[in-house]
Amino acid sequence: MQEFNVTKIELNHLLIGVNMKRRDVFPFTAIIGQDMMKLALELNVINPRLGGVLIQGEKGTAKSTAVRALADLLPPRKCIDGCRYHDDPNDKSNWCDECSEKYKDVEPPVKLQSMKVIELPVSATEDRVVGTLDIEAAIKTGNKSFEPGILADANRNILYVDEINLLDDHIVDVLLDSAAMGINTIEREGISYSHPARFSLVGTMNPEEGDIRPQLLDRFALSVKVTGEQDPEKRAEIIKRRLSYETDPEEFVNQWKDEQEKEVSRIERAMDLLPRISISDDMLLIAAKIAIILKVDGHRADITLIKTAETIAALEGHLEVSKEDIRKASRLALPHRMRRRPFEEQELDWSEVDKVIDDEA
Ligand SMILES: Nc1ncnc2c1ncn2[C@@H]1O[C@H](COP(=O)(O)OP(=O)(O)OP(=O)(O)O)[C@@H](O)[C@H]1O
Repeated sequence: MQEFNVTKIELNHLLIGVNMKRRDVFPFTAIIGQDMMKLALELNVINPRLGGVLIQGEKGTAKSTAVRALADLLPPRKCIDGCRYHDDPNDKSNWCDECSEKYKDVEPPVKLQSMKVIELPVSATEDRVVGTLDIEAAIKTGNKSFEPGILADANRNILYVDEINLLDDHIVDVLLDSAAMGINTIEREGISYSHPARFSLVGTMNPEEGDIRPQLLDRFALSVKVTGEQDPEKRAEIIKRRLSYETDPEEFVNQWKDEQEKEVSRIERAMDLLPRISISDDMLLIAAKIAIILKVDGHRADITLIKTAETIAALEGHLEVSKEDIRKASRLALPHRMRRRPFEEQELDWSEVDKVIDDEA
């Protein structure tokens, strides 16, 4: 990136400016506390294959503020120029049909584009989500004419659903299918069209407003519960920062520029480090034992626990996963994976988990 001779934040703003006009958003680093929520969001940026995060909590606890603020920390990445799904030039096996055809014998043109937070409104129609096929054009010309939807925008980005527990069942099904396959397939009157749709799903919800479907809950790699700050000093600081932001957003964002830049660098360093993180067999055994004592369903929990611990190690800047990484990862990857009886609000007994972590050699 050095050759551009601009800071990462400036570059991000430059790139965002090209793609869409954005108002100044409340800076991620100005959010007080809520460390687990912020960590879970950053882990999904560092490791887009982690599998998303569900943030649950009472009203007004900075859930949506944090997700929207994440947009300013998202690093630029290489995309095929002109591709509607921002295909990765280095990941040929996941290219869309158009790029696979167009660039089968020539190198694709490459551009840098910032990752984005794509919002899926809870009221979105299925057509808006999956896109639309022009059946008439297909019949007349034999060519498939496809108008991309939200899932096209979401490819290689973060897909954010506020009030995800209120999403219509058929939209939930569409999301589950795409999340499982990494592909969005549209079928209308015997004509079908597919495009890549790999995204990190971020959902926020207030459990007082209704439950989330268990199949959807299970799709999230991580889950976090947030509650309002109880320390009066911190609460007062939240008011102060919000008022200061509302008085002059541009000035407030400017004041937090250095902090934001540091965070972007931390994320980028972690992304560089992630492929080099190693994990010992002892740590794998700890993960397996935790899964057994917690009686989780299947093996997804242990695998996610390890992926999360690896990503935490990268963020912490060490090359080998430690017990502390596993401990922190367990708080994010396990709470929503306990086997529950209906109507049972079960709290995890962390002492059991910690015993497994600490007893291991
Ligand atoms: N920890 C915090 N640090 C900074 N600002 C905060 C914090 N908690 C809440 N706020 C402020 O409180 C307001 C409400 O936050 P936000 O809109 O993100 O709530 P929410 O959790 O998404 O809930 P809702 O679903 O009601 O919108 C925002 O103005 C936000 O800036």
